[in-house]
Amino acid sequence: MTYAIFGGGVSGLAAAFYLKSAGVKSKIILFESSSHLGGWIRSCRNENGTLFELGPRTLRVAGNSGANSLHLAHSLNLENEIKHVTSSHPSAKNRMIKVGNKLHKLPNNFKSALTKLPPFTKPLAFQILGDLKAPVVPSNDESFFSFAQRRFGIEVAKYAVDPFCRGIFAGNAKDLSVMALSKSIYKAEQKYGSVLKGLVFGRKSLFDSKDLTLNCSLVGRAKKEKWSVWSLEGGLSTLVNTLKSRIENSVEIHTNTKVQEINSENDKIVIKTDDSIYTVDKVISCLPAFKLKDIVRSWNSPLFSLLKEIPYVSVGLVNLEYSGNIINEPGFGYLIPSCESKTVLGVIYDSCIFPQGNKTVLTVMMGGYWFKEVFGDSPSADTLLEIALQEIRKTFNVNIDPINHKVTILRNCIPQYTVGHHERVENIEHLLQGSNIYLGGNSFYGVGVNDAIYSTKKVVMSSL
Ligand SMILES: C=Cc1c2[nH]c(c1C)Cc1[nH]c(c(CCC(=O)O)c1C)Cc1[nH]c(c(C)c1CCC(=O)O)Cc1[nH]c(c(C)c1C=C)C2
Repeated sequence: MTYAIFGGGVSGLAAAFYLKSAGVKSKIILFESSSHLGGWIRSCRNENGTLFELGPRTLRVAGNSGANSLHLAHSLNLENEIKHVTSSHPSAKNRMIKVGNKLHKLPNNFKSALTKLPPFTKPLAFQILGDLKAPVVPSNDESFFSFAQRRFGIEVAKYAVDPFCRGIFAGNAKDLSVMALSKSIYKAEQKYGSVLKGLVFGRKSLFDSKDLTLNCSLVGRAKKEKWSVWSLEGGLSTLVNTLKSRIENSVEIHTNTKVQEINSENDKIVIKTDDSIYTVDKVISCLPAFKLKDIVRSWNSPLFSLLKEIPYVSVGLVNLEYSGNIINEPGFGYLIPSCESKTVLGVIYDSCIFPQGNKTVLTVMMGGYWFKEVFGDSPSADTLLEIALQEIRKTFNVNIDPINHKVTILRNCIPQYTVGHHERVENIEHLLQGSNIYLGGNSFYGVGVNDAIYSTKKVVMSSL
């Protein structure tokens, strides 16, 4: 028996690790088209020794997928490398939005939800109570923006849901599916006629039950100490490097090897790469949908068409290091609603989350859904840097330049779960039934690192 894994990002590496941990004795071959393992996770130190994350930087603790990543860190003996933030820390409590060049804290507790906080013209709790009166519109799916506008009013849609979608998907709330983003919110309306009633009366039926297989000392500690997010010494690259070191002796890893196409032949799957042909029994693909589609095109054209319908957006990312502190109000960072600026999505206060001496480390995130519209196809690094610097000068009212910076364009980095995503994924699953091809990664069941790892683990288990 031979397994092939497509993609050497965190999901592909985790797939190999989970196969090995499950005691699979089969040969495992992992194909990665670039020279780099770890996908979007890339941590680097600049010449001052300051850590810049060029992709994801923190992992949340909440939910089964959060517990699963901690469980993985525990299995990899990474406990001593963990750095964490508790829920009482300013970076866990303070999330801001920028409207009219002013930063506004989003309500984060009952009291602040009852207070009128700009840019909202009424206390958020009152706007949310509108949900109790809003009529149910039976629907298969709709955009998160129109759902929020219908149930909570335009301000919640504009100043909460729109930036929320930019802060997770770098996407447009008017395109993203409420059902894919929050199935429990969607189901609450359909079942209880109101999101609030659903959250009060339907907790058990609306939310996934706790995965008890994930209990371990680290998960217990994180719960007890009320961790909010965590990372590792050396950044999240430590996670992928450790995964790599745990599998490299028992998994054949082919970097710089692009899978061109697959075909089925007598219950086997034939894989064609640039220069070789491999015959395997099972494939776990952790590739983004837009890459997988080209591989399956001649094998299964309906699958090609469905995968093609999952769009991707690119993000311009600028890491900045300033000497001293330039932040007045510590927090996680701020998001900018799309009605204020299409160009800059938001700014992460990295050094508030994990301090790095007497420095301010920030990440400015730009483009996303609007990338092409505002930057064209290939903006220069100087253009992105200048926009990021202007953003910081204006927001923090400073006139100093950073002592270090790094500009990266993450091309097609985040899949967009647009309206109809759920049905699309069901149709994809249907087409793959009995094929011995399993889908992991972040194109289908959650875009974050936690979801990508947890959903990959579940498909690995179902493939055994
Ligand atoms: C400004 C753009 C972005 C910021 N982070 C991301 C983008 C595109 C990417 C991202 N952020 C989150 C996820 C999901 C991770 C997971 O669920 O494991 C992804 C892919 C988490 C997240 N970030 C924000 C929210 C509300 C969430 C949802 C989960 C949670 O509540 O923690 C807010 C947020 N993101 C960014 C900023 C500056 C910001 C808030 C101030 C940056």
